[in-house]
Amino acid sequence: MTSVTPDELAAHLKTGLLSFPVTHFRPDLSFDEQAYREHLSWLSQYDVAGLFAAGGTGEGFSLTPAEIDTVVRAAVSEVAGRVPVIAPATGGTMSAIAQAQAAEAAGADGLLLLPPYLTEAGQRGLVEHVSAVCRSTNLGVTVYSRANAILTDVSVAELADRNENFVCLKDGVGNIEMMTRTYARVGNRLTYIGGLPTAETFALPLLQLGVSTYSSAIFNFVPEFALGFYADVRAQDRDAVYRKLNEFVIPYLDIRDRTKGYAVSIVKAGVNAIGRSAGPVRPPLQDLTADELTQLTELIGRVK
Ligand SMILES: O=C([O-])C(=O)C[C@H](O)[C@@H](O)C(=O)[O-]
Repeated sequence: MTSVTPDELAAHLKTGLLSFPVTHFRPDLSFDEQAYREHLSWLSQYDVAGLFAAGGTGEGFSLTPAEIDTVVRAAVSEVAGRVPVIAPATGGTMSAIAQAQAAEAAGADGLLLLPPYLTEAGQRGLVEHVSAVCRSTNLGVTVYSRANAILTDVSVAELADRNENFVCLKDGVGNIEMMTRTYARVGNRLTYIGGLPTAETFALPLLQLGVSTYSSAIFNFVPEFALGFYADVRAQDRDAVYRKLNEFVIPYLDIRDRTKGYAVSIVKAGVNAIGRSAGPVRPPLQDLTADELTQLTELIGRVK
């Protein structure tokens, strides 16, 4: 049971960078808890404001509910209260509610509500989906607005009015008008998290739109670079941010953009490239080719 209130969680998350660890698999694709824990233990020497277990980068969408529970429990135990652990809730409303309740029982400090699978939905349906999950838990809820669950400013405002524990909006869209409308309407009632793939790319402009922190996938394998980048963004040091975009992030995007799903696969490849084996990704994702891995390793070498 968490001792962090939803408001405390929201206030804390905006104080630093957010870690989205990969989930380690063995060659037979089973969860490798020991390697996962070692990775979290290694990353724990770096200062972050929150750890989102089994999120998008953590291939939460490829885990069974039982595996998500195991991953969340491993994270809660390994982190041992040093930073808040946020657990995922995926799928339709009933599945997401079951996962919210499991997350609370596992000792997570918050919930990341990911878009439901497959079906598209109207705003009224999305508002009811999010509200039902919020009602089912005492945890502070971060809603990931992306893909088939993109919330308008009006929906975000209604959700904030109806659900005290809806405290963070994670933006996976990057639409300037939509973010402006949302911040204008809802303001500091919520913490805004940048959640586009390779969130560093958008971090500086989104800061102007009220998005005070972001989820860093590259933190998994270049943690010092990721934290330095975050500090430059917060200091609004344009020159440093653009230098680092040119040095690492943009060439990284060039590899990432070669195949659909690589936004996740390349993160695992990055962990493997630094010699901290995270194993393969699960289908339907595919691993980088040997050639792409060599290029990534060389790129990482430039900033390590
Ligand atoms: O749920 C997830 O893992 C995300 O989508 C967050 C990622 O960390 C994303 O922001 C990124 O790739 O930097």
